[in-house]
Amino acid sequence: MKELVLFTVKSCVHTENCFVPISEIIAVEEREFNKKQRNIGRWQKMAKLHAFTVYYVKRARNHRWRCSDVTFWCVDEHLCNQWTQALKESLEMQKSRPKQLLVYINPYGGKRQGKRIYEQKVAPLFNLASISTDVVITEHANHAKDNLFEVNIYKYDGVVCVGGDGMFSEVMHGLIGRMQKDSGIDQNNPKASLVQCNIRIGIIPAGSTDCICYSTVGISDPVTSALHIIVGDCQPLDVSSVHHNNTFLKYSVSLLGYGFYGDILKDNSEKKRWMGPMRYDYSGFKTFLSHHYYEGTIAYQPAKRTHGSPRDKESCRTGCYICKKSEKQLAEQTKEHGLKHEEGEEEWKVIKGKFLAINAVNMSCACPRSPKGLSPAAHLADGSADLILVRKCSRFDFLRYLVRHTNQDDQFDFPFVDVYRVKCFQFTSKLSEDNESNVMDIGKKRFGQFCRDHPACCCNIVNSTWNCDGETLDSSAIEVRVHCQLMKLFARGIEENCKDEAACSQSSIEQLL
Ligand SMILES: CCCCCCCCCCCCC/C=C/[C@@H](O)[C@H](COP(=O)(O)O)NC(=O)CCCCC
Ligand SMILES: Nc1ncnc2c1ncn2[C@@H]1O[C@H](COP(=O)(O)OP(=O)(O)O)[C@@H](O)[C@H]1O
Ligand SMILES: [Ca+2]
Repeated sequence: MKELVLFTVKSCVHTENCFVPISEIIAVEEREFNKKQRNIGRWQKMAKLHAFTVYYVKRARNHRWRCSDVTFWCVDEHLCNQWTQALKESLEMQKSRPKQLLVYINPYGGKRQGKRIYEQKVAPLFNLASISTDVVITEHANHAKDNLFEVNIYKYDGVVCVGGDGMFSEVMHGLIGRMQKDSGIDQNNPKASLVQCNIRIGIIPAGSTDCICYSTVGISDPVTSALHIIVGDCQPLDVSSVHHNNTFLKYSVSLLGYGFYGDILKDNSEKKRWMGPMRYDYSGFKTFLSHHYYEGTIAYQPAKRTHGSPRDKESCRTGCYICKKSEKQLAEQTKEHGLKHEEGEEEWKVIKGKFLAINAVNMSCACPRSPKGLSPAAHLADGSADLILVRKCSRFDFLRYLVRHTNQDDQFDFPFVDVYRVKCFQFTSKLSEDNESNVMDIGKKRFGQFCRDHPACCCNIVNSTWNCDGETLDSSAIEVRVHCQLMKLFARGIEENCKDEAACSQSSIEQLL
């Protein structure tokens, strides 16, 4: 226990060596204890002391947050009560903090640790912060999504999912779907302006990739995520809608990948789930060796209104000004047009080719496997996606491209890689183009798995599959549109790195004074 001199500066409590903004206090608890003092070899009971403990967020290395505490004591009961009261009132005034949460736990995600992680690491923190919870342990896929259409979601300040990107995707589909249903919006209309979902989602990472958590917080760590939920952080997020022939397929927030990442997922049947997160490495290696490429056509509209480019050296960070500008534009647009869809005048660009991978990402897709992600400069909330086209190249070149996801070299600096910042795109595979124009006969479609003209060329006549945040799509021909800031997370984006604790405290002091 630390003995501390206490005084307030604006809205912060000053301890011996750091400032704690009220917004980062987790809880304040009264304490009572008798202080004993050693006196000539004997323990002597002294006056009754009054104390209170402040639990607060402490920043550790690599964007980790931890719950730390400091206890203040004094002999004056009245003074002590005054302090506790004042701090509790200040916490009450933090209106963005959740009081009631709906929690879904996938017990089978990742290493099957979801339930344990929640009970041991998260629930005690929610209790400490006086957050009440309704907890649902899912019993089957789509349990959470279906449940969100039935429960009274409006009584909750947020929904928490304990699991991976697939589990997050389920909860997101439930919430966005519910909002559209309640507002009478038809999700099958690819041009519909969707209603924003203001009920925030919190992600407690317990999955295999946990890219959404990592890209929005900077680390996949359950305690850090729980603390971001407790302090009531809010991070808007772009969401892409995916349609085929005026039929809604799915929403995507992280990776929408055809070719390499689609094939990894296709190989990754539920039968391999026993391997846990390793199943992706195994399938990744197999898919890399198979080196299939796919022919198709991409048409896209560049994102002209967003500032920034996928080749920027700066990444999206807490308080990102590019995302803030998009937020302002979105507000102005909504004021002018209401929910009416504003048809863009930008021209469509068309690219035909043979691709090893087509990746569309709404965020960097940073994850422990690739700490800078698939598109390091992508923005969480700018209303655009980065479309990455990896054309046919040698296995060695593709390996060089993949390796650059793990080091500081630029993965877009290859003649066979192109990247565009887009607001919508369409993809049609050569196979479906041929089918539509009746060029291909039925027998070839069913049995001609590989290119008959060039058996050794790895050209794959069958389609790949789209990997949509870890789920497969039923169609290869898709129409994708980015919806700027359609939903919100309990996060704040990745904070600028604090080299050490002293520097973190110093920057807090500078901000507050
Ligand atoms: C020679 C070493 C090369 C290593 C290259 C690694 C590049 C990794 C980039 C990963 C991007 C991940 C994008 C996120 C995808 C997730 O939505 C999806 C589902 O996650 P979850 O529900 O948690 O299982 N994960 C994947 O599709 C796995 C991709 C893994 C590829 C190795
Ligand atoms: N109780 C359950 N049993 C089986 N599948 C489930 C259950 N709960 C959720 N799921 C599904 O499991 C899929 C993967 O979950 P996720 O938590 O993302 O783990 P991982 O990251 O290991 O893939 C999700 O698409 C989700 O729909
Ligand atoms: Ca974006």
